[in-house]
Amino acid sequence: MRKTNLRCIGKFGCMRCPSSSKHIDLKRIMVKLERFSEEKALVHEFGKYILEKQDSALADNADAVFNIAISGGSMNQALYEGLVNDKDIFPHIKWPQWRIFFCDERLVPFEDPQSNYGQFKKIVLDPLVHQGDQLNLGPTVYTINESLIGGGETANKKIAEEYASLLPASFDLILLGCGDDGHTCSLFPGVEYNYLVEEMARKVLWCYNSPKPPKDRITFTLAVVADAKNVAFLVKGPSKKAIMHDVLIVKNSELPSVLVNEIVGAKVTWFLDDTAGALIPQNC
Ligand SMILES: O=C1O[C@H](COP(=O)(O)O)[C@@H](O)[C@H](O)[C@H]1O
Repeated sequence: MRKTNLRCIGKFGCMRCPSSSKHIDLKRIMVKLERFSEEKALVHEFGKYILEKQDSALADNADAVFNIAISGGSMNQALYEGLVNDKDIFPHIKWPQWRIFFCDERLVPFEDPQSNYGQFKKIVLDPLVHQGDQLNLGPTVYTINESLIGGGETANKKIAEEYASLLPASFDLILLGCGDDGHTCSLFPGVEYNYLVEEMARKVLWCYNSPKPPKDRITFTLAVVADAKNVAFLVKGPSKKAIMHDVLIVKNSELPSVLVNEIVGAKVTWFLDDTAGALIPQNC
């Protein structure tokens, strides 16, 4: 069963943004909440949502491109189920017009199971090639410069700068996850990670002290997320129920996922399964 609601995350004031030139007035902002009791319905509706955003970006123009940024972790399987393995959705995806970027990446070689690109390739891109017993042309996928991995501080900063230089002016869609601690992209909560959430000038940063392995990553900053035309979170599983309560009910502004709601507001949709949303009242 599916249930759609607009959740008011209304706060008044301005986001704390000491290094920012952008001050965002926070009026009463609504985010959209989509809840599902069945996994199949969740991934199907998630796929449909992505398809809608593709169609409005491409507008039947064969020369247009769909700029999308994806997250790692549980996102890959949902993308496979919702886009590649869904017989209603798959034929409508115009893969060659997709330009795919990563919201964050772990600074490990692509064959390392921790690599977000490596997992996306294995779970989504490789099966896509022969899906439906035919040869499918794939999307253009923008990865970090793997040859710089292991080069230390200077190389890690260069990976972030190079990746930032590849990004489009704005994304048609950014797909986010939310960790048990409220992190999104590789923007982590806590004072020692303030350098990540407070950055609004640069688009991509080296995250050098990730509390979740591996320690070295790159991440989009909130500046990139703020400029996106649409943002969707996908969150599943009972391990997420406490953090979903903190994000959507308590609205703890120390959490990077809450900052996304505050900055992006009405363009944000949350897709939750019932276990992740177990502490969110049904009438929300
Ligand atoms: O480390 C990461 O975690 C988040 C959340 O992952 P999930 O498996 O709990 O959905 C993910 O969005 C991010 O891309 C990844 O690097």
